[in-house]
Amino acid sequence: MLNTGDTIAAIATAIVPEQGSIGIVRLSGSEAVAIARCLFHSPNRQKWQSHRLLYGYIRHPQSQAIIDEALLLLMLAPRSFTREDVVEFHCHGGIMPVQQVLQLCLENGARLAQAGEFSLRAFLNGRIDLTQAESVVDLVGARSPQAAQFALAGLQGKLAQPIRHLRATCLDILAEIEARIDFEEDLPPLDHEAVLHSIEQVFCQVNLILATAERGELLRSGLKVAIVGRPNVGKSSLLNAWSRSDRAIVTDLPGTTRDIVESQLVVAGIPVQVLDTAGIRSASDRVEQIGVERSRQTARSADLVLLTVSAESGWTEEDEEIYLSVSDRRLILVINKIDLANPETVIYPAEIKRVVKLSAAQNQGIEDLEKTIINAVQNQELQAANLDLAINQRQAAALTTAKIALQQVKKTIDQNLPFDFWSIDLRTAIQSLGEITGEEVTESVLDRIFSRFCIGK
Ligand SMILES: Nc1nc2c(c(=O)[nH]1)N(C=O)[C@@H](CNc1ccc(C(=O)N[C@@H](CCC(=O)O)C(=O)O)cc1)CN2
Ligand SMILES: Nc1nc2c(ncn2[C@@H]2O[C@H](COP(=O)(O)OP(=O)(O)OP(=O)(O)O)[C@@H](O)[C@H]2O)c(=O)[nH]1
Ligand SMILES: [K+]
Ligand SMILES: [Mg+2]
Repeated sequence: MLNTGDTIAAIATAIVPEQGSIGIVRLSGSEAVAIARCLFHSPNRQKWQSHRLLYGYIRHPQSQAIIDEALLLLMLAPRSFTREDVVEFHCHGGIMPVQQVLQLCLENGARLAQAGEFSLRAFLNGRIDLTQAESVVDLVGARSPQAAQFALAGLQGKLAQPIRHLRATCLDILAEIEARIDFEEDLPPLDHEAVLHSIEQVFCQVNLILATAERGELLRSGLKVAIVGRPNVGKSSLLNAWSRSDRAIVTDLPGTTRDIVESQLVVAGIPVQVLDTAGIRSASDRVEQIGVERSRQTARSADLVLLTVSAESGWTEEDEEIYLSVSDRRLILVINKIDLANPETVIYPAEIKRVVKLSAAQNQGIEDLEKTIINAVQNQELQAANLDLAINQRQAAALTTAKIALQQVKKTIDQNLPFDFWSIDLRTAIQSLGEITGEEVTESVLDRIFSRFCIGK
């Protein structure tokens, strides 16, 4: 484990080519104030009070050369993000000021922070739990307002609260059972029905929360949607209409698109990567052949395939062939060019349940397409439950372990097995729920979680 006695330092703001106008260097630990005092000088002798901004200069301690004109924010323990003494230097943006200030901090007693080390300290010092720490990563990485909203909910403890509550319920039940194991004769008999009922309730709650994993995955990783079909059905026109751009070349020549054309959209809060592909046909042209192979690969790796056909030409043999090659995928049939012909005359395989009729050229039916996509990827049960949570894979794995253990407890109660059996599985459930919030967690799990952070977080 990292040495938590050190005072750590890092650049806390992004260093990007465009350069923000302010850059922050952050210190946390018992030496933070001493280091800051040796580097920072305020000309009008302001008091070093907690939660105040001081104005001044950062100087090299030996040469007294001015490194930057800056503001200094002091947050004394325990009223800080890490619950340690925290000092922030608010410098000019760009790489030079922050890099030089960081260097001075390192030369004067601080150690460079590891990725996530500020947040790790906030966790170890009890300011946030593991779900809140993970929400920080989600918030920083959010690619849609909805994703940010769910992350913020997590940061405010919306997941931690119910998980802690469920774990406490399990602990209460465990205490009842263990008391019977140790002093059965001295206690009134255990009400099996009541215990079973409580376990049942915890089990249902666990399942509900578990159902939000899919949404979490969608919000974090987004959705990869491939537009595939034979040449000239209007795939590139669809990409352009949908993304309100002329990203892809459209002509009346079959075989116009040769390579994958990508566009990033947000649909109902879900980041969507839309991929226009080369029209699939047996091509003689080498370049087109490679393009067609890429189309097939893209269809295989997408979360959702928009199989596009034309109302004008109807369902052709080529359409059938392409359909058979993607029929194992999650699929929506898009009947395009409804401005040219009645889409009802298109006869397609009856097992295709999701169909959208539109005209890419006339910008008609795009909203319908988005609604159908959301319905295809979102869990209906979850929408009904109205839970504003979006758990991640680690949390889902722990909840699944808890769910299986609770199922086992129900079974052992039903079968009237001895109390020892009940308590074994109940302990497993308690352990897994504790891993989610970090009440029970190993060092290697902590390493895995916090290494996903960026440096300075
Ligand atoms: N300049 C700056 N902006 C920032 C942060 C920061 O560290 N520095 N944050 C970093 O994430 C976020 C704000 N989150 C924060 C969360 C808690 C505390 C904090 O000091 N909490 C103490 C004291 C609260 C109080 O005074 O009432 C605590 O909870 O004990 C500070 C920032 C986003 N903006
Ligand atoms: N009337 C009408 N024409 C359309 C529509 N969508 C596309 N087109 C026309 O159909 C032709 C082919 O459109 P593209 O978008 O290039 O078709 P594609 O499927 O990308 O073709 P390839 O890249 O060659 O596979 C163009 O002339 C478009 O203007 C539509 O909804 N209605
Ligand atoms: K074309
Ligand atoms: Mg095209």
